[in-house]
Amino acid sequence: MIPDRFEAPLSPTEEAQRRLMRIFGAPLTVSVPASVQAPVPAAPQNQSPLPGPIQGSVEEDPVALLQASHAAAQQSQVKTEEQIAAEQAWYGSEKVWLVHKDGFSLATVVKTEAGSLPEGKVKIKLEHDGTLLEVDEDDIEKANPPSYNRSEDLASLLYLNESSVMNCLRQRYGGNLNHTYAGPNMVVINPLSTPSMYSEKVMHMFKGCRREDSAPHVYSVAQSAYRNLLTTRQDQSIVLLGKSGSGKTTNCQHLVQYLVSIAGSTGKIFSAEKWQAVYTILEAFGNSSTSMNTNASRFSHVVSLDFDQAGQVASASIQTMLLEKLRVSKRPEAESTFNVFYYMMAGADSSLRTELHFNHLAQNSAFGILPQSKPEDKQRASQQFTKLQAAMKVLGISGEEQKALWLILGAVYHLGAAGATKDGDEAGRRQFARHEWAQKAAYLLGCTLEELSSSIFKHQAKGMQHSTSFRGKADDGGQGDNSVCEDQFIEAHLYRGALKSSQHSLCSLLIVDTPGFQNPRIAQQQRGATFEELCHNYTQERLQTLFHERTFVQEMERYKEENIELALDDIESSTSLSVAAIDQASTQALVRTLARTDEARGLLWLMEEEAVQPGGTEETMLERLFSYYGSAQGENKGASLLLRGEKPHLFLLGHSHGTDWVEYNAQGWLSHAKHNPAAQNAAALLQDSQKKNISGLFMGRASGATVLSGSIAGLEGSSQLALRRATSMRKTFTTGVAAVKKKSLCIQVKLQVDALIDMVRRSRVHFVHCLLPRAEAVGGGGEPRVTHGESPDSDLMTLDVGLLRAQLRGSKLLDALRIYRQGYPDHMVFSEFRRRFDVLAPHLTKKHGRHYIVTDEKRAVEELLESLDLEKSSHHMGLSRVSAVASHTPFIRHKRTKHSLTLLLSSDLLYTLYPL
Ligand SMILES: Nc1ncnc2c1ncn2[C@@H]1O[C@H](COP(=O)(O)OP(=O)(O)OP(=O)(O)O)[C@@H](O)[C@H]1O
Repeated sequence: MIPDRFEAPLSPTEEAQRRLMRIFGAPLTVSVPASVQAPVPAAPQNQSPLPGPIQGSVEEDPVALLQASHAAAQQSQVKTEEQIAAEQAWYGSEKVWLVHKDGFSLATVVKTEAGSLPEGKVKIKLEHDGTLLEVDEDDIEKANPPSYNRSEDLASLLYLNESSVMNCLRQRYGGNLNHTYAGPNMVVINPLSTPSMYSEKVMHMFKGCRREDSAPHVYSVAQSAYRNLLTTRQDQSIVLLGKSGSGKTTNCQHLVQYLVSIAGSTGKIFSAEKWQAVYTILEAFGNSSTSMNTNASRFSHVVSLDFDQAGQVASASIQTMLLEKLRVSKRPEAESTFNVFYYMMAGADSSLRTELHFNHLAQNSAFGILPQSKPEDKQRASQQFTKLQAAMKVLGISGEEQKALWLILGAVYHLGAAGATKDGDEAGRRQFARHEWAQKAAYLLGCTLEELSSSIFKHQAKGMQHSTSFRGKADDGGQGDNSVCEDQFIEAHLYRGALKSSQHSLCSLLIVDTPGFQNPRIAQQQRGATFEELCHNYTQERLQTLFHERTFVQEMERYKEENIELALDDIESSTSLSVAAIDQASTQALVRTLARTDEARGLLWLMEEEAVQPGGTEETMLERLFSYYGSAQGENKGASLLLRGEKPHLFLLGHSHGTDWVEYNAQGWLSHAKHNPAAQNAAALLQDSQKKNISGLFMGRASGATVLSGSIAGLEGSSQLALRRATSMRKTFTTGVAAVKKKSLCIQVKLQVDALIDMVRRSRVHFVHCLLPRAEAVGGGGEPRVTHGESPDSDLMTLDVGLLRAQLRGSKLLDALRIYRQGYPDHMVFSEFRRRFDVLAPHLTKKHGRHYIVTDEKRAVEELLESLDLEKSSHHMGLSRVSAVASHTPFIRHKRTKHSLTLLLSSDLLYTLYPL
């Protein structure tokens, strides 16, 4: 369902907006209630006061800040009589949030005589200026008492609604508390500041702690996953979700650092220095500056840590996939190529500069790779180059290997300067536009100009025939050729040997970080999104679907199995339609023909089909896509998430359940489905290089297939068991990747994401929802591009309420919280429950004898619970397991005593006495 209150800047363009109105009959933009006279209450400045001051500031002492906040949260559960009286008064006065275009404002419901207002209307008085308004009932949401303003867990809010959740997040964010629990999930708002919340001292605060006892922090997610791994011996995954620039990679690094530092490693082979080195290299080769994030990841990666019996890290690997290779030669205007090029151009010393022919740099480049102009940027890039070289040294990459990399990167630079002619010769073959630069490239690569020229422009793979029937004649204008170098770098055995040990491993913990949602319009760019951006959005959305599946679908199924009834009818159960529009396969995949049929299939398949159809163009491809998934003109086909753009090659896709409409420009997309022999030729050319350091690096790599992923740190331990164990977790992934090699580039995207999801699905998944506070390019300072719904002089840190709202809706976090609160998230099978807790009822053991055989586990658990005198309403006896009512903590309450008996089902602790 497209929400009825939807806000700029994420709504579709005006034209699309009009079409949506035709389809859905209602505007998507929130109109300020007619009764609200200008000036609109721009920001909730006069909200409920901030809770009592928190001791400690994040700069001075993050530990003190976290402890104080946690203590305050705990204390707020134990209320004095005065506080209780104040809260009663609050409830009596009916405080509400008025939801409006610019945010939400606190108000009080004014009591009116029955029938004095039109139906569906309610009278309210705005808190900050006393204005009286008549507004729609649907535009108000109940507000929580001030003691809930900085609740550590959104699940504990008395009234769970969007405004209250946003208020809580804002209040915490304003107090430098950017982490908040959302039931079993974690929400992190990017603080856009120096990460002082992360240090060894803070790590130690979380070490060994149970989640229930610790303040929300990304370290507590790591700790809880680690604890789960140790107690259940089940593989765990931590998946980071969010928009580009929301902080996924930063959090991913903190997670790894925490785990490695807290768990330790077998033989102390993993040091913080090594991890830092790995990330320095990944960042150099895989990140670049985009309109959303000045240091955005342009590849997905999965960190896998394998733990041994003692709970130490025995081996580790990083698997990369979907590297945006095309960025080397082609990318949106105002975005940059991969960082490493700038580092090298600024940081190479004079002898390397001479060797790379960098003493005189070109003014033009077909690839747009030009040196930075600002001295401060150059200086920073130069420092980064030094850091990169040091990181390579830490990971055992020899000087010669490093040199090989600089030579290839240098050659890519010169190829950009060489460019290609627009028109071909008599044989239709194109050639270099400026031979002198091509000559330099050939020299650096250790081959002749002729060899280089023919491997790029001759459309026949060197030494191999390509006969796949789905592929047409390649024509990428010689652009994709050089991108293979990047791929090879990322794939190269850069880090091999750096992090391995020979110990046995028991369970694995995966951390998944992929590029965040991209939407040029959020960054106020007037361009359609690219195919690469579509791939990143698709990957994010698949991970979001996994969250949906884990949170809703599986839980609902479990409740059904256990005969538990829940009143959750209003929770949407549909998975994302925008995913289907991208990847839905034909049911006849095995006997596929390329004929155009009526059977619906997603964009990735259509690209492949239209690329080889006579007369196939991006427009014919989109026509077919609309015929399968679009709404017919004027006809309400329901919640279509696909719309036509203003031009034939433009289309809009409503990602994240229609909360993030992205306009894509499909021009040139069919070339992605076409085979590019130059990519394979490049690998062969490098392998045959006259320069030993280059050929050595690529030996055995010219396999003839362009693979989008590579294990850059195949760092498993060498023992059989370790290998078997570590491999089992990644088996699906490897199988997926093997299948990938046989498919076209478009299908590879889907298969790789399938493999990733399958791998994660086998584990217990922990989700971290990263939120972007403002729509500005993060990481580089500058003025916010959009300030929406927040006044800059507010005492809280500025936060774009509209953007936050859209992210919350897209994530479905509120629905997840509802199911969590109403449901029974903590559960245990009867036999396990009895095994753990029968120590609490020794008289039963005595009665039945120590070794008695239980024939009816359910009855035995019932007897145990009865003998403990526990409140029936706090737990549910299912068909195979006992579940604790969620509320806030998974405990089962004791009936009569002044204490609640806490049977923490998810913890390894047997029981705790908890004061009421
Ligand atoms: N927890 C944090 N503390 C301090 N600064 C942060 C934090 N998280 C993110 N940042 C800042 O925001 C910038 C963007 O974060 P990051 O690159 O991790 O986002 P991302 O979600 O991985 O983006 P993308 O999807 O584009 O790769 C970082 O360079 C850093 O400056």
